[in-house]
Amino acid sequence: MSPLIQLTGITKTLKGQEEPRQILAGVDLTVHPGDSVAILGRSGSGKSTLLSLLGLFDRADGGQYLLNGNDITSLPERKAAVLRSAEFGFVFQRFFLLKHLTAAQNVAMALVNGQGWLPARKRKAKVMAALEKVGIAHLAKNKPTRLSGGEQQRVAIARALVREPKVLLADEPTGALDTETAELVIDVLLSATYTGCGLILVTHDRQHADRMARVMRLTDGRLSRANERVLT
Ligand SMILES: Nc1ncnc2c1ncn2[C@@H]1O[C@H](COP(=O)(O)OP(=O)(O)OP(=O)(O)O)[C@@H](O)[C@H]1O
Repeated sequence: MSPLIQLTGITKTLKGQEEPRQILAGVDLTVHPGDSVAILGRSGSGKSTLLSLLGLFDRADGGQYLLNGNDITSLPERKAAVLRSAEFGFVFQRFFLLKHLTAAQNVAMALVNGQGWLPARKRKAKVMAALEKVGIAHLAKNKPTRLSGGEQQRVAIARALVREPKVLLADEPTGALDTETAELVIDVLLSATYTGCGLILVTHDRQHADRMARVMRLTDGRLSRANERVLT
């Protein structure tokens, strides 16, 4: 069976106002269905750049990107957009919920955008199943202002999961949460892997990273296995 994701020798140079800078200098990464991978790295090391290449928001300059064995390295934007909404779920540090909509309506938005209009009953069932998955079905009718930070992030995760993505990309999803709530959010993200979703988590938190099946570190534009944590 082909891996879900296979990156080989991915390079990326960003041209800012200063000299062009090579951010990724030959990244290799393989992710299988149900896999969970943490990506650590100092600030500015290129973690978000890598995540945006994985999510097809941007393209590599070199190397190869296979998704389910298909070469998508240089996919044109229109096809990339289709793939992005069909195969990927995204979770960010900020929740990006629409304030005037309820939790359920926020989750339903992902279905409307991605798949056109599903029949109302089917849509509702999918939304409620996603909210149940993240443990907040009882808050379906609440608007974000009546939800805690952790609950809002769980709505955002339900929104990412409702289209049943094959890959979940999470960029510092616990960055705005207290320790206990953050643990809960990590639980919810990991539970998506039990049904075969691949999870890639960018984090600064070593404890959260250690809960993933694999911990990688991005250094000098390359990914390598992170050293074992030194317990003090
Ligand atoms: N559009 C851009 N043009 C030029 N340089 C950029 C651009 N976007 C990001 N950079 C630079 O590329 C480097 C990598 O940025 P990136 O956001 O991927 O790092 P990061 O590891 O996610 O950092 P952090 O942990 O602080 O979020 C940084 O030095 C950043 O300033």
